[in-house]
Amino acid sequence: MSVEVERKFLCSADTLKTLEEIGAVCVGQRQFLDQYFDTPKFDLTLKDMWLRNRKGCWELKCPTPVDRTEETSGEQSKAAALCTRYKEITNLPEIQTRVREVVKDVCERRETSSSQEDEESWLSKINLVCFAAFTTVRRSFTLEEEGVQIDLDQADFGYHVGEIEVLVPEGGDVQSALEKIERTARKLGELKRVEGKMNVYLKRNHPEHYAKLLSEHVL
Ligand SMILES: Cc1ncc(C[n+]2csc(CCOP(=O)(O)OP(=O)(O)OP(=O)(O)O)c2C)c(N)n1
Repeated sequence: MSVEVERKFLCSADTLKTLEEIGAVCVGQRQFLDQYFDTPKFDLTLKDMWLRNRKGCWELKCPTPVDRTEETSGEQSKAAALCTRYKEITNLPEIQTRVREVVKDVCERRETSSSQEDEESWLSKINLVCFAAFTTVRRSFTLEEEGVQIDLDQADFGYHVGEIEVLVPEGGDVQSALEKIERTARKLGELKRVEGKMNVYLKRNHPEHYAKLLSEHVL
């Protein structure tokens, strides 16, 4: 399990040039479809848990506690507030356990005892349905001196966003990741906070749920 520390930024016409100027190296372009799942009542996302299938692989992003002692100055805490950090779980049995913990009432009603379950059966037993699906074209860059990855994403619903990202192994140094991201953002001349793809997707496709996530301070 690792923790993804990430800061999103607005891509402009100059972003590619700036990336080149600061020495970022393009490491490729790929395209993927993300399908996000939740119960019809959105039990997972209301707990800030994001279950998705990307290219046949399951991933669950869960909140991870923020250790405020990591931040020793006001500047550091401002920089940290611009970043998100989520635990990334990719092991399917562990994902299933975590998801069941949240939606256990639903599970108890629907589940039958079966040790071998295929993909559709675990989803339908826990009453999970796809609430968002979109394709992203992603160009990825690395900035070796900082050890960060920079992704430029173009979603098929007409939204562009950049991300500066560091994957921290569990128990690793989150503060150092925040500092690397902050330095990279400064090099990019990028200090503003922007919305992620999911925020924009939900606003357009599930406005009531989006409003609820805002009012519950999930987004
Ligand atoms: C700015 C911001 N972004 C996401 C969230 C929560 N959230 C909403 S959807 C969501 C899941 C998707 O996360 P994100 O990193 O935005 O997607 P993507 O860049 O495609 O995944 P990657 O390839 O990096 O793994 C999260 C964590 C938040 N609270 N604030």
